[in-house]
Amino acid sequence: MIELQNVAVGYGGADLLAEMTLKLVPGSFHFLTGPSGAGKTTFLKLCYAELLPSTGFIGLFGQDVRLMGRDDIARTRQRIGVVHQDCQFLDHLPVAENIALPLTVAGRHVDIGELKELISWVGLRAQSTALPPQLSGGERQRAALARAVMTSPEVILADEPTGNLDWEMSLRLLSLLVELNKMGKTVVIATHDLNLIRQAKTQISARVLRIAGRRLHLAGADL
Ligand SMILES: Nc1ncnc2c1ncn2[C@@H]1O[C@H](COP(=O)(O)OP(=O)(O)OP(=O)(O)O)[C@@H](O)[C@H]1O
Repeated sequence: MIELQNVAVGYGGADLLAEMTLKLVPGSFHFLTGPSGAGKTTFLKLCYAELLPSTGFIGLFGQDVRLMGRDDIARTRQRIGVVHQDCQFLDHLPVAENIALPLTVAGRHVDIGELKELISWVGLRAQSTALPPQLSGGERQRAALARAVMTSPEVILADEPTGNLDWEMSLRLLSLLVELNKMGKTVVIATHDLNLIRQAKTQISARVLRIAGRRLHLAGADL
């Protein structure tokens, strides 16, 4: 569903990442790790066509990203849910409306029953009418996850979803992502947190990718 062949990318000057080859198959679970500034967010941006490679091939659901027009990219993004590192919300809209936003901006119908179910699933029923600034860090991350899965995407890309959370809240978020994977979704989590990876590996079979020296490596056995 997401395929990279010999991909390189950079921001203007030299390549930040190079020679990256990877196939994300349906239902797989990957962690993406590596030092701060290594390029994890950049890698995820390639996976949802926010950035184009300087060289190499990226296929999203069988389409070459270079040949995709704006509409193709918009359609493809409905199939990929992204939980951004700094999850931004529209602060004047209640949490429930923020979560529904990916559908409303796409002009799609919002099934209120499904929205409520999703809000309960992430444990935010009591906060659904609150405004985003009233949420705690953990609640924001769960709202961001709910928003990312609002379009029923096949792939979830989560960038440091547990970044500022305590261990208990990190585990809660991880269990939601594991649950999504068990439902058949493909999941990629960028994280520094090796304990989180170890914990996940007791529950599911996950591959660990590491960015080091501008390259993507398969880690795992040593974790
Ligand atoms: N839009 C941009 N323009 C120029 N340089 C950028 C841009 N975005 C990121 N960079 C640089 O690219 C490098 C990789 O950034 P990226 O955010 O992908 O790393 P990361 O591994 O996700 O880091 P962290 O773990 O700290 O979030 C950094 O040196 C960053 O400063």
